Amino acid sequence: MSAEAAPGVEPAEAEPGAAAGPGQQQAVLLAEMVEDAAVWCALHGLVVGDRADPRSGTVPGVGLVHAPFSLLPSRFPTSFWKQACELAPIFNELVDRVSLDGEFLQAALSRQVLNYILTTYRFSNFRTKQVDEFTARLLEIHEKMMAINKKEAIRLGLHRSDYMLDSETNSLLQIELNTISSSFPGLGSLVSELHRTLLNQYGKVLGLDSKRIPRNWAATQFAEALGKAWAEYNNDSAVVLMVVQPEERNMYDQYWLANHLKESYGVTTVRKTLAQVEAEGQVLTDGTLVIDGRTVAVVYFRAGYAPTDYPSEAEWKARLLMEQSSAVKCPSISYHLVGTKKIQQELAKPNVLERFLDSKEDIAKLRKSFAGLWSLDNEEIVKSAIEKPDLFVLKPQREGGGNNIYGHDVRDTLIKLQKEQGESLAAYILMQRIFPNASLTPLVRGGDCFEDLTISELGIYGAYLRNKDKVILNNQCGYLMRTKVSSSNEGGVAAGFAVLDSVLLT
Ligand SMILES: Nc1ncnc2c1ncn2[C@@H]1O[C@H](COP(=O)(O)OP(=O)(O)O)[C@@H](O)[C@H]1O
Ligand SMILES: N[C@H](CCC(=O)N[C@@H](CS)C(=O)NCCC(=O)O)C(=O)O
Ligand SMILES: [Mg+2]
Repeated sequence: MSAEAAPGVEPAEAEPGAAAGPGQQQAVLLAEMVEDAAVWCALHGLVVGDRADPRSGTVPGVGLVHAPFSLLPSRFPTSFWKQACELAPIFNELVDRVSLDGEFLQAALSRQVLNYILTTYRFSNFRTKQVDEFTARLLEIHEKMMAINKKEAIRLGLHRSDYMLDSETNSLLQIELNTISSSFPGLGSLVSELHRTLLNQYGKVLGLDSKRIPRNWAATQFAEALGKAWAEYNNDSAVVLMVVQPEERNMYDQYWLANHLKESYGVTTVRKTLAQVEAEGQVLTDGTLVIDGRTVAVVYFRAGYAPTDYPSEAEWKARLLMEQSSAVKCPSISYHLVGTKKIQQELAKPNVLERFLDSKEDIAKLRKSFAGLWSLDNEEIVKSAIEKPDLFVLKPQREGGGNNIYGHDVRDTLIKLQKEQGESLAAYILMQRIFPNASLTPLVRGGDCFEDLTISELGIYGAYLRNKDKVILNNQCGYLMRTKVSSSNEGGVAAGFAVLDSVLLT
């Protein structure tokens, strides 16, 4: 499929009377598909706020544009698809087990806090202080909960485990496990439907079978988990509190969950920023979280995962207030910490998974998906990363995209960190760089289609709900395929490099 004639540019006029050449036929077909797809997005809510409109992140229904998407699904081998889906319930269980080991979390992450203290007083290097301070603040809340022996009887995890197919080793390798604000369950599900619709209409001429696109129930299954957690709280007048950022152009992905909650479970969702929770929320003596006079059964975080979410002490007070309450947190502070990259790296160490899981078979399946992960204490690895920086990714303890270090910057940063006598080394992890195969993909952004070399990242959603000893839900729930131009290290849909995609099983 060539993209010579992007929509809006009519294909060159054929000679009068001459049959349209194959190139023109393809261009006409492409323009038709792009138009049908863009209309489908508008009619089905596959939309995001348009950064061109200043109100698109605050006023619902204003300044919409179709979410960026690939015109056709990306091919993915069925064997690796099955492997990724099979891992979801095992990772769900692992998160819950690790979250209960407060000492493990404190020990693994406190190196970081210790370094923050050492670095701050010894080198007053504010950047290091900031890098460490965020994780240190989360750890402080976790420590306070341990001190009062806070137990979360009802535990809800809505995770997404991201993978890439490594062409060097022909294996499916985990990029990261997101345990907070796993975005795009709403829009990701819709892209699968968009592609099925397109292939139902154009599949014959393209030779592609729509039935090869797995059904994607991420939105309905995440809503089901939220609805069941609300039911476990057992207060019919209670609401779900969705903690959101003051400006949110991905609000429709979030509203899809609120919409399913209302339509399928009759549950009301209230959207508040951390600052609003601090100003309007309160915890009663019996632990009930109340906001706007409504009891909160479940707090669902779609903010609070990055330092920029905490511009003042008010936001930290809000986080602590909610953690202290009896509301179900998704995620709890413990679940949040389990999803940090430092813990990802710790869990990859020999014999660590054995502390948390019983089944040797499950442990082997998880381990098979681990890329190389090291702390910067490993001098041998640091040395090889300095020699061959392109084979590594250097990661700070950050979520939300745009924070990783690649290529020569890996070398420069490691040398700089070494010069600082290794104090802030604990704030980073080193990871084996994964090299997926690139393919030519038609991408549609702002109504225009352009073809580019891309690589893809498959996210598998998992939902876990437990009340004391009873596991109520432990499912793989749908998926997110993100496809980005292969020249972009980071990707990220919100960041504007990746588009939403789906999977065509081969
Ligand atoms: N080991 C890796 N090899 C290749 N690309 C990677 C690797 N780790 C991360 N990336 C790229 O960087 C992006 C962000 O990294 P990630 O660990 O997911 O951080 P974040 O929590 O910010 O999303 C990923 O979506 C992927 O495109
Ligand atoms: N705007 C917030 C975004 C929340 C967010 O960034 N979540 C991280 C995991 S922490 C994530 O899932 N990143 C993949 C999406 C991408 O590629 O852009 C929201 O939608 O609630
Ligand atoms: Mg990520």
